[in-house]
Amino acid sequence: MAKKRILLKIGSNTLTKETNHISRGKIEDLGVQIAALNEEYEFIIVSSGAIAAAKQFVKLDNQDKDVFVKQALASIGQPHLMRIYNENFKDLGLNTSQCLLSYSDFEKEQTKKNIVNTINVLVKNNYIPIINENDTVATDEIRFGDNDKLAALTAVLLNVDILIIATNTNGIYTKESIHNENPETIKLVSDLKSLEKEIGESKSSHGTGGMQSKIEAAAIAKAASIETWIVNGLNDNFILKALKDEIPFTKIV
Ligand SMILES: Nc1ncnc2c1ncn2[C@@H]1O[C@H](COP(=O)(O)OP(=O)(O)O)[C@@H](O)[C@H]1O
Ligand SMILES: N[C@@H](CCC(=O)OP(=O)(O)O)C(=O)O
Repeated sequence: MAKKRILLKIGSNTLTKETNHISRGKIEDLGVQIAALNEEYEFIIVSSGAIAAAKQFVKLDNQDKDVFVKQALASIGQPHLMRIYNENFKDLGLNTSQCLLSYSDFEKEQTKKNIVNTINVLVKNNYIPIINENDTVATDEIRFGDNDKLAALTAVLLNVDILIIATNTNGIYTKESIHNENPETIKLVSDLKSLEKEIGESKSSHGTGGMQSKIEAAAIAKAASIETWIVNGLNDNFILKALKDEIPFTKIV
């Protein structure tokens, strides 16, 4: 039977477990789950974390709020990020590869074909593509996006079965439940307009796009009949548990 495809988007917040360091434990947690699901699912990862990785090792002589400083940090941190993935995944028998993409790559037929061809060869040969924005040439995601839109565009291009966006909440909560300080997850939804009404302005410590960018990503996926799952990536085994419906998360169909 053909394997199902999962596109997993993981942000800096989850990867650092809300600290200032990339968490080897979280990367190992991802690897353990991918290895456990290897017979049934193939994985493509969209991972942020390049800037967070750089900040672990260097301090540049500039204000890091400037976009071009963030770009430089991403350039320094990306190879470290990949090294950490590599080291942890190798021990679990998983191979990794790096793909750097930007929105404009999704606008031209030839570059789209190139992406699909490359990634299909990688996946077929049991290499897990780890995608990030090419931050030297593009600034969309470091400015606004959380890599959520890049993940959705990639999910559609690669015709995945499920887009999983890992974040730091148990999916999307109702506005009222947040207000009452007793967050309640909206478990299943297909009307994105009604969902938008539940979204607040707040963002996590490393976050840029908030829940809004995840809903926009879900809209892109939905238009291609791909389900989006918004899952709490801070939990150990969050993919396995979501697949078994053992944790609360939001499924957008
Ligand atoms: N209705 C909602 N339910 C859950 N979280 C929400 C909601 N509205 C806004 N948020 C905020 O969105 C944040 C997640 O987005 P973001 O900070 O960009 O995280 P990430 O780095 O995982 O992409 C949550 O931590 C929360 O502060
Ligand atoms: N591409 C950059 C940042 C992208 C971004 O802002 O994403 P996120 O960490 O999900 O809020 C990086 O890898 O650090």
